Amino acid sequence: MIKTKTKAITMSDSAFEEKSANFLDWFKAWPGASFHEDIEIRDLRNSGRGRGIIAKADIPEDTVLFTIPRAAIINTQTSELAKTLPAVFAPTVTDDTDNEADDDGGESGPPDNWVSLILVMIYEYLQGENSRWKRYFDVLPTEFDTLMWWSDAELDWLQASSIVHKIGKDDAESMFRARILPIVEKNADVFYTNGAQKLSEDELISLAHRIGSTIMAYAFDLENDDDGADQEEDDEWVEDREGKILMGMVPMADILNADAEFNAHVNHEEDSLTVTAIRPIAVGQEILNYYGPLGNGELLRRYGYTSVHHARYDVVEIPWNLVVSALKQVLVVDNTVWGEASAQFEPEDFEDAFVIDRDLDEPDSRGEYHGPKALKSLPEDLRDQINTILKAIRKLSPETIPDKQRRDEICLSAMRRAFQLKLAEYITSTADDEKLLSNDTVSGRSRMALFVRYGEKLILQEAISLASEKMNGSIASQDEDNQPSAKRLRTK
Ligand SMILES: C[S@@+](CC[C@H](N)C(=O)[O-])C[C@H]1O[C@@H](n2cnc3c(N)ncnc32)[C@H](O)[C@@H]1O
Repeated sequence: MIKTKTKAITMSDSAFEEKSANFLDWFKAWPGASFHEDIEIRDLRNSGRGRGIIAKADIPEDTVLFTIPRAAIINTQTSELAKTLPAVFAPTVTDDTDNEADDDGGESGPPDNWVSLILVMIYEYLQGENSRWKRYFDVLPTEFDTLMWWSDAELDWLQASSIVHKIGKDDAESMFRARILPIVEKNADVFYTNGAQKLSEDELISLAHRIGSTIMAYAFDLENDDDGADQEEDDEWVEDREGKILMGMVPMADILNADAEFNAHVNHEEDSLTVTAIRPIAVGQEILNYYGPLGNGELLRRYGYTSVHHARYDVVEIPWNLVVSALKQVLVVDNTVWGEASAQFEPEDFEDAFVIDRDLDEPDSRGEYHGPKALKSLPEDLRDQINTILKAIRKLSPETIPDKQRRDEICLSAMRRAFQLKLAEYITSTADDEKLLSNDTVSGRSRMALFVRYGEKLILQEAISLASEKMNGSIASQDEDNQPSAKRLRTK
């Protein structure tokens, strides 16, 4: 069982309960809001889950657990900020649509969804008691376990995991400096009202990081009820006509914790979002949402936790340069031939990295998944790229790769070698990690990192075994090819 408790519990139980109670009262007061009497917000800090929502009685399937009126959501449509500074938020056709932070720190154009929501959240936060969402801000976190907040020593526990290179803290900071700070500075009279103390640049950057992390772990993409085919031009819940989706903070829906086996679903309707039970929920069970088929590395990066159920979606990334090293080890070829073959391609002809995952089905409509956690195939795109270079080598040196059979063998052997090289980059073995996980000596962030790297090693081992099986199969079928056929035997 994976222990996920990490943060020291700094707020007293009574203060924590009081904030939850105030938040619930505030939520219920929104016109159109509902909260089922058989559920409650519970303090789950002892199991490292912050707040969560628990069933107080058995709940039948399809029960509406709570309703969030769209007016209670925080985004550019509901906050006064966009109305006060319309020029800042004016959309253009070149607006980004991916809901990911700009990582180039570019200054031009209107803010994308991500930047807009950070601005709105900074504005509402600085309004303090004057914000309609003050009771909501009171239950938002101020500390995070997402990778952005880990020290180098803590990140070292992830060993060779590629997730370490996807944290993007510096990119986020460049984006804050380019796109957030200038707007807040230029409109200080709007952001700092009612005697609010002006923040220094450093304070504003750290607030932007905090809010950015909150958005990453809490915000929702707000779909429209409509299927998008004939949306009205003036439909204010869809920001443009090309299916772009607005991001927003959805009070109460984001009190739900989540897992890869879950029991509730958030439905996006015209005037509200409703959360319903997608299967019967027994008294005492936690109501759980779903964040998608994410591996534990990505779950840790974005949400700051790991889960046994998410391990089936674990992934490993194999850099192409590692595959090239592996190819050079398995292919006995002169350096000149290698150099001439490589020179036929531009760097952009090749992918930089390849993902190994189990490609398993997502959970069904009841939030349950099925089938074993097993790797069924090796990455096709990796095989194609290796074959591209092998074909170039064959043209220059046919004796090295006499036929397709030999090329397949070399390809499999290079893949297997690359997986072995990747596995060797982790400084502990799978067995070491298994031992560490089976006792309680490692806890908190280190334990979550240990679980991520262990999951990646398991995939690599599965990939190595699969490549070996295929190599044996390929050798066996080659042997068959070399055997005289049954017909020939008979006629001899
Ligand atoms: C949308 S919030 C859910 C509410 C949150 N527990 C709170 O107290 O505000 C998402 C955050 O909750 C925590 N969380 C969600 N699901 C979890 C789980 N299955 N195990 C541990 N923590 C979880 C993570 O810290 C995540 O970043």
